[in-house]
Amino acid sequence: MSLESPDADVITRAPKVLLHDHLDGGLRPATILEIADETGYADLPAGDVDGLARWFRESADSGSLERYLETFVHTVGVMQTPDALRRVARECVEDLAADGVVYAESRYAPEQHLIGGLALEDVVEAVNAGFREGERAAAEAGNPIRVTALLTAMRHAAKSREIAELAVRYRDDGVSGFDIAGAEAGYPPTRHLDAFEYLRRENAHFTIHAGEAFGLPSIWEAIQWCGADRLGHGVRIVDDVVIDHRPASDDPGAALAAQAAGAEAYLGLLAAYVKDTRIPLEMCPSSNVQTGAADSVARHPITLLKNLRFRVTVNTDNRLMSGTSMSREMRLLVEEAGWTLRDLRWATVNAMKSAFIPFDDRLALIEDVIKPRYAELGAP
Ligand SMILES: O=c1[nH]cnc2c1ncn2[C@@H]1O[C@H](CO)[C@@H](O)[C@H]1O
Ligand SMILES: [Zn+2]
Repeated sequence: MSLESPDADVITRAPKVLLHDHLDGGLRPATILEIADETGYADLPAGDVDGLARWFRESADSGSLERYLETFVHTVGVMQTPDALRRVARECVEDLAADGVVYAESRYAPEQHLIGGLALEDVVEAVNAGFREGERAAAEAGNPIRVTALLTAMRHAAKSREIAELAVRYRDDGVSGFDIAGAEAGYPPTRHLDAFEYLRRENAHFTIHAGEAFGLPSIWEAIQWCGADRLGHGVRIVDDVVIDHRPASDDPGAALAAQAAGAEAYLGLLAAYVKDTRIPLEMCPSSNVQTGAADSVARHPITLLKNLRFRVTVNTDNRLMSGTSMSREMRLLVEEAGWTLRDLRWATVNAMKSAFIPFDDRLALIEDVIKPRYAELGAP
C-alpha cells in the first residue's frame, strides 16, 4: 500500500464524509423493482436489476442536466408511500455505512412525494424514521454512521418558502439544512430569495446547486444575493481562474498541467471571495462528466481547485444514475487524477468542517473518528 496511490481496499476502509447525495438518486435497482411491484407502478423502463441499473446509467449519460434529471421520474415514482420512503432511507444509510461513510447529509425534495396523498410532514417523518432505522442497523453491523437530511425545493416550482419553513420546523428532528435543485439555466437562485432571507433570519443553514449547468452569474447570485453557506457543485468557478493568461475553463487539462509546473493562478474577485471565505464546494466528478459539466475525471476542475486550496469536498450526487459510491469517486480521483491518501483525508476533513451539524459534533467526528482511522491507514 502506498500513500501516493492508495489501493481500492484502503479507500473502502477510509472514513468518509458525504455532503451531497440525493436520496432519490441512490435507490437500489432491486428495491425500485420491488416497490413498483407492490405499489402497481407500471412505467419502469426495464424489468430486471441489471437492465434497470444500466438504463439509469446510460440515460443519465446524456451530456445535458435536463435530460439527466428526466431519469428521476422513476425513482420519485416509487417513493410515494410512507413504507417506500422509509425503506429507501434505511437502505441509503446502510449502503453508505457499508462504503465507509461516517457522516452524511442526504437531500430530497418533499414536494415531489405528495402524489400518493401524503402531507409534507408525513414525507419528512417517514424518511427520518428510515434514517434512524438505518443508523441502528449500521451500528449493529459495526459501521456506525450519522445521517441528517437536507430538504430541497425544486427551482422551477414555487414552494421554496414553504419547504424552507418545513426545514426550520424539523431542525431539531433530523433536518440540518435546505437546498434548491433542478434545472439551473433559466431558474436563477434569486427566484427563491424570499426563502433564503427567511432561513437567514432563522439562523438556518443552506446550500444551493450553482455553477453546474450555468456559470459565474449563478454562483455569484447564490453567494452574494442569497447568502449560501455552501455551493452544490460550483465547478464553474474555474471560469474565474486564469492560468498562463487563459481562463482555466478553456482547457482544464492544460490549466492543471501548467499550474502543476509552477504557473501562477490569477483569481477573479468572485473566485478569490469563494477561496478566501472558505466556501465549501460540494464537487461530484462522475455526475459532472455525465451532464457535460466536465469532460473527464482526469480533467475535472476539482483537482486544480484542490491544488489551489479551495475548500473542496468529494461527493456522489446520485449513486444510482452514476453507478457510483464514495469509494468509487475517490478511486477515480486516485487513478485518473493522481490524488493521494493525504488528499483524500484533506477533502474528508474539509467536508466534516463544512457539515451543517453543530461545531462540537463536527470536531468530535474529526478528532475521534476521521483522524485516528486515517492514521491507522498510514496517513498521519
Ligand atoms: O446534479 C443535480 N443538479 C440539479 N438537480 C439535481 C441534481 N441531482 C438531482 N437533482 C434533482 O434534485 C431532486 C431532489 O433530490 C431530484 O429529484 C432531481 O430532480
Ligand atoms: Zn445534486
